[in-house]
Amino acid sequence: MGEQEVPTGGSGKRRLGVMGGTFDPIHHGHLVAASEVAALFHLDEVVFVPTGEPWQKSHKAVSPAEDRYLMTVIATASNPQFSVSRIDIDRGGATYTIDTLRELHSLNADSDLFFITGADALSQILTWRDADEFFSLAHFIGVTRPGHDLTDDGLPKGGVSLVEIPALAISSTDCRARVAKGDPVWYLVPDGVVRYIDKRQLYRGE
Ligand SMILES: Nc1ncnc2c1ncn2[C@@H]1O[C@H](COP(=O)(O)OP(=O)(O)OP(=O)(O)O)[C@@H](O)[C@H]1O
Ligand SMILES: O=C(O)c1ccc[n+]([C@@H]2O[C@H](COP(=O)([O-])O)[C@@H](O)[C@H]2O)c1
Repeated sequence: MGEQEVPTGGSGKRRLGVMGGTFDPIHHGHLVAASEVAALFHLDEVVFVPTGEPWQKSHKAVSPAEDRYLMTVIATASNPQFSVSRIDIDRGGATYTIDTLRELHSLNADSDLFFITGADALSQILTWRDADEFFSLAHFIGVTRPGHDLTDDGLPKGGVSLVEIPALAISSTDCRARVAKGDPVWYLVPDGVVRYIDKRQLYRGE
């Protein structure tokens, strides 16, 4: 990874991070990514945006949006810089990041947007709907993720920053599989999320 220039703003606007994800369940990899980027990019807030229907995961069973939303609220509640938005859930239908960015842009005219993605998601964004419009709406920040190469190949120069963060080899897929086998997910996800998974009996039959 080459040296990246960190955009420092200068527009005088608020700096709003956007962390989109299916969050099924949210885990400490997501939270560390948001926290590191918030510190490095001097963000005022990071809004977590759980997907409504993640169309690229339509071949997989995804938990109800309300469960994913509530786990995201539980996981972020203690951090005053973190918030959760329902926009992708309430819009209905397949979730496209172009809609998320357009809506956040119009709701936050006083803010510059910074969209946070892991290396795996960043490598896929050219397959996302209307990706060529993304970079006029937000600056993209790709973060390292164990097992994935972090690259901005094919993406517009100046539109993306690449950031190294502490490596947490945690995935939602692995958390779901652990719960299904009866293995613990303590310390992979926040304590309240462990309790919520148990209370709602999520992932048991997978
Ligand atoms: N451990 C991690 N380190 C860095 N980034 C991560 C990590 N886990 C997820 N992300 C990033 O967080 C965003 C949302 O990810 P998502 O909710 O799909 O979690 P996931 O763990 O990849 O889920 P699944 O295993 O179900 O595909 C994506 O941009 C993804 O790249
Ligand atoms: O816009 C798209 O076409 C698109 C396709 C796949 C994923 N995304 C977004 O990428 C983010 C991470 O998605 P996921 O499926 O890895 O949890 C989340 O905000 C999704 O809405 C967006």
